[in-house]
Amino acid sequence: MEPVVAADDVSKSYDGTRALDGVSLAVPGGEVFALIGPNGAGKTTLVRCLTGTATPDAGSVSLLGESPRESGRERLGLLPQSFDPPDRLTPRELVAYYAGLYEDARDPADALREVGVEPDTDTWYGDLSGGEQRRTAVACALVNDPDVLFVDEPTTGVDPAGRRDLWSVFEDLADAGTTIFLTTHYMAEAERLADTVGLLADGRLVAEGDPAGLVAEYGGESRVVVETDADPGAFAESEFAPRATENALVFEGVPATDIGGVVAAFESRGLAFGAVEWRDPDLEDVYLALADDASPADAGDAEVVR
Ligand SMILES: Nc1ncnc2c1ncn2[C@@H]1O[C@H](COP(=O)(O)OP(=O)(O)OP(=O)(O)O)[C@@H](O)[C@H]1O
Repeated sequence: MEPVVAADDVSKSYDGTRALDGVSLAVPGGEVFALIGPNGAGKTTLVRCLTGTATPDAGSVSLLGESPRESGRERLGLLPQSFDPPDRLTPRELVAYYAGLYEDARDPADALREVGVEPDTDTWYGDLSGGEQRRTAVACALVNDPDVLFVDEPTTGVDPAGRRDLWSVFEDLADAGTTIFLTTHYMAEAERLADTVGLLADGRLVAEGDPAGLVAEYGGESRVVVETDADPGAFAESEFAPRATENALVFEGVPATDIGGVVAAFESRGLAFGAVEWRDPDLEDVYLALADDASPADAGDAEVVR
C-alpha cells in the first residue's frame, strides 16, 4: 500500500547550512511516526518539506500520494512548532476561525473539550498559560478531522498530567485510523505513542525502527544509576567502569542483584551519593548513545531496526 507520508533522499540547505541531508522515510496509513533528535537536527525543516511549506533542494516528498502542495488541505492537520495566533481571541473563537476554513469541520467546542480546554472560557488566548495555549493549538489542528496530522512538539510547555491527556487524544485519533507524524524532545512521548521512531541528527536519519527494537539494538544493558557528584575516575581500580551524566554515575551491565556491590564501592571510597536506581535501558539511552556521536562524517544510511 502506498505510504501516506513519504520522503525520498530529501536534502535542504539554508544559506549554506545543510538542514537535511538525504532523508528517506515512509509512514503507512494509520501509523504514528515520531521524529526525535537534538536541537537543529532538521526536524522542523523535514515537517515543513513534508507539508509543503518548504521545498526540498533535492529528493522528493509525497503526502497522501500527491505533492504536499497539491494534497487537499481538508485532509491535513498541522500544528507548527511556533503557532502565534492573535492574542485577543478566546479559545472558542480561535478554533471556530480554523473550523471556518473547512467545508465540513467539527464543532469547535467538542475539539476544545477533547484537548481539555473549557470551551466557554472568556479568557483570551494571550492570557492562557503556555500549556493551555498549546492544547488550544492542538484543537485548531484537529478541528477539520484530518486523515493525517503533523504535530511539531505538541506538548512542549504542557505539564505532565496535561501531556498524558494529550497523549490519550493522539492515541484515540490513531486508533480511529489517523496517521500521525510527531516531533518531540520527550522520549517517553515517542516511546508511548510511536509505531516507528526516527532519530535525526545533523540532517540525517541515523536510526529508524519500533521503540522496543531500537532500545534492544542501541540501548545497552540494564544499569544502576547513582545520584552523585563523584568522579568516575574514583572507580579506576575497581571492577566498575561508570559513566558520568549531569548528576549521576551510570553503571551499565550491573544486574539488580549487584546493587549492593555498587553501594559498597561508594561507601568504601567515602563518596557521597543519593538515590540509587536499577533500571532497564529506554529510548532516552538510545538517543544519548546515537545523537551524541552522530556526525555528518560517520552517519551512513539509517539503520532500520524492526
Ligand atoms: N528559515 C531558516 N533560515 C535559515 N536557517 C534555518 C531556517 N530554518 C532552519 N534553519 C537551520 O536549519 C537547521 C535545522 O533547523 P530545524 O529548525 O529544522 O531543526 P529542529 O530539529 O527542528 O530543531 P529544534 O529541535 O531546535 O526545533 C538549523 O541549523 C537551523 O538554524
